[in-house]
Amino acid sequence: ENNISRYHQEFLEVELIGTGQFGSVYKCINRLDGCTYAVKKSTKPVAGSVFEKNALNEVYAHAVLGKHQHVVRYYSAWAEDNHMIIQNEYCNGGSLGDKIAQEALSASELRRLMLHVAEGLRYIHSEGLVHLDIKPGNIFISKEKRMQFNTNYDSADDGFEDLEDLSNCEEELTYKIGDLGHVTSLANPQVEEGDCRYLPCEILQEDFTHLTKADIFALGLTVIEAAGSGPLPKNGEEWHKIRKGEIPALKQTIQRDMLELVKTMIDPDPLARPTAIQVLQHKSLSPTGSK
Ligand SMILES: Cn1cc(CCO)c2c3c(c(-c4ccccc4Cl)cc21)C(=O)NC3=O
Repeated sequence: ENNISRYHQEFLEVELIGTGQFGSVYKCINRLDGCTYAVKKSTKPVAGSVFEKNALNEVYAHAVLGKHQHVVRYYSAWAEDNHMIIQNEYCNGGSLGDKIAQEALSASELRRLMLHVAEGLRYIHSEGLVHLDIKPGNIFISKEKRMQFNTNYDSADDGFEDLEDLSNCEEELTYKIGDLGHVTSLANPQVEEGDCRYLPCEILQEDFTHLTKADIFALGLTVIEAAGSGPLPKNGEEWHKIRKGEIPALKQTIQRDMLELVKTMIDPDPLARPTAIQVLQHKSLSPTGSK
């Protein structure tokens, strides 16, 4: 059999960027196109197991969810020497989980987060799919530096200084939904519960009649955590208080209209929660309505 590893043939492994029960993720450079990718290696699931179904789910979901600026892009997947390997777009800004472990997002960053992820969910839901594991650790950040070249060229320097001086460079952050391992179809849902910290009650009670609203609920709690609620509870009194619609104390004072929106997103009744389109139309996200 072909015992040369496609992984080592096609990629230069730069560094390990994540490990978990899911496997290990490496930052890699493709030797052919010179681009950087995130490559996840996981032990090949036993044929017929739920792990294999999940692994295939992830690849099918990526294949359906082609190119969208708020969904991490998929390039290839293959099996080799008892491993499953998936090659995805590399997001160079870390995960939202990493970012909020440092500090809460500002009001304008919270709006950008809500907009980008709601846009990604609108796309996923429009394709008849649901994510079912929306949380800070599965939202990745891409930072591209946009240079504003100053027109008043200062002849004194040779033009290289302003390239080093990135102060005139505004950081454009893009939030992208990643880890499609729990994605399932609305038509024929095979629900694998996501992280219980972001799970709404109805899913726990195996009511799968409004699955898109489970993603909306998880996005609401993700924004709450990004606003500095601190780590969310996995169970117990605090967990139940949130499922009754109570918002925990936040470090970042978020605007009243954003708070209102988040309150509806974590409503105990899935029908009371907005759709992704209604989130995008909310006054707290329109450029003018942020008073
Ligand atoms: C732990 N970790 C860190 C990163 C880099 C963030 O700056 C990362 C990425 C991915 C993934 C990933 C998640 C789930 C499935 C497959 C992959 Cl490659 C995991 C990642 C992914 O698909 N794209 C990433 O950038």
